[in-house]
Amino acid sequence: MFSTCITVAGSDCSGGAGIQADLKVFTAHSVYGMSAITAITSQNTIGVNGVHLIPAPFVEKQIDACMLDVKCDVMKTGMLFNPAILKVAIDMIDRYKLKTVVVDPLIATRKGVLLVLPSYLDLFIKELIPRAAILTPNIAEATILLKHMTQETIEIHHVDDVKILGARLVASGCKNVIIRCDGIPFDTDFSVCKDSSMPSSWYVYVLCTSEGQLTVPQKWLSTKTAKGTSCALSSAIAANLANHVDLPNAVKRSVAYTQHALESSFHLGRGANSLDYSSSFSYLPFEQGEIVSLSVSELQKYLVLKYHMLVNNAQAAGMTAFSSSNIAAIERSAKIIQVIKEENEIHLEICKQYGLSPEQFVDRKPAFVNSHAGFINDVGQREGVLGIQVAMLPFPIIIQDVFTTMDISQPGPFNPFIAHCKDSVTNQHLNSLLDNLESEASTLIPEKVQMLIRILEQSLSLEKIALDITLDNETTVF
Ligand SMILES: Nc1ncnc2c1ncn2[C@@H]1O[C@H](COP(=O)(O)OP(=O)(O)OP(=O)(O)O)[C@@H](O)[C@H]1O
Ligand SMILES: Cc1ncc(CO)c(N)n1
Repeated sequence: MFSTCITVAGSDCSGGAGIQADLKVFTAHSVYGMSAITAITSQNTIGVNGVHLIPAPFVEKQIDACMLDVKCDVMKTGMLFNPAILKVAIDMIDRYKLKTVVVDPLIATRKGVLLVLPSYLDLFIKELIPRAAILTPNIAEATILLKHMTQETIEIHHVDDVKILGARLVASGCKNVIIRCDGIPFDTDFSVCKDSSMPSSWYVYVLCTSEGQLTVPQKWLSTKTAKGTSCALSSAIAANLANHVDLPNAVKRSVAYTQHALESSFHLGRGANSLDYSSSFSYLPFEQGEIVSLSVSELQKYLVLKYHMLVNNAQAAGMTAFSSSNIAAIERSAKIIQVIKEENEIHLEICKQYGLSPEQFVDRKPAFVNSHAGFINDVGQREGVLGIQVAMLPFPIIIQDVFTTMDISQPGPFNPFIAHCKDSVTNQHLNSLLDNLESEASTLIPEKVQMLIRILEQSLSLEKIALDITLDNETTVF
């Protein structure tokens, strides 16, 4: 059930960067974190004052120990220090057939001072880059890499120059790159800011893939200089990919996480700020403010998906009844099944109004429905009927929040659907779920509440996927 990541990086005893930061980021994303330490450093918020390298064979031994025991979804690499350790990381990717590797280059400082030997850079470019799903350089590192690969230098005057730099890296063999424009504030027209004290300037990330470039601007936080933002970004991308988020969304969420961690960073030591790595606990697993408009055929597709999701919920509730040891618990499952049955009758009625007869879809499940069934059954087995109720919450909440305020006095193709959403049975459905949760809430221990929140988050993400499938022209349900 749990996603897993391994970080191959250096240790920062003061907890601000390196292995310690990576593990905090994994945990903040509910990902089980493992590590292979490449070097022990002595550092704090002021600076680094000692490095003790781990011999390459012992780095290999750590990775072997993890991989031979626990499955690993994603590897993230940080400071690899020398060619011998870099070679181990490359060999391990091949030995364990790791498909998703996130590489934070850590080859140069922000000012462009090279931190590694030229032979390291050669091996890095020839062997690690082709194995990386995504590279997360700052602008100095991206510039050095391009220069080493193609002899080209691109001066940065505008964000379009960063896009060209990224596109050239992709054309030279990087699958995907996200460039962090450290130390370069951009103006509102995305030219480089002449005056960095301007209050409205932007900190910019540019994602470059074979399909194009995406600028992700963030508010410039001039007063916040913190250590570990590169570790935060790359580990968050690794964790999101481990959690099956697609690459563009993994990047957008990780940028939001890093920005939030920096905004709420605090002054623990005497030097740089310390990031608030726990900041993911208070951000939503999707972007806010998205507006979705459906056509009638898309609504039909959505109704079919929702029908099967309702059936899945009822089946999962039946499974919890089967594994309950007392009549009261079985009765709770039965009540949920009854609520779903009533909801389903109305749902089929709506389907009919949109020209869908049950014969067309009850025996034909879109592939997504099986993933949803796996999720809801797993929730039922682990967290019982309470877990299922939490997983069922997003849909009626969306319905109540979005549709109940809509005006249906004028004729329109969506009126039957909106009327259904405004229907008292739908509201009863939500209220009975909320009442049940409310009555059990006081008996729950904090760990259980945490688990239920995670289920709610996963269920919200699945609702979003159902909507994405609905809007995707390539997938059909019939
Ligand atoms: N929104 C932002 N506004 C202004 N500065 C930012 C913003 N986001 C990140 N930064 C700054 O960019 C710098 C990142 O620099 P750099 O690439 O050297 O990484 P780092 O934070 O030192 O990470 P690490 O210590 O993990 O290498 C940090 O000082 C950070 O405060
Ligand atoms: C061990 C380690 N890795 C990465 C960085 C970059 O922040 C650091 N300071 N220390």
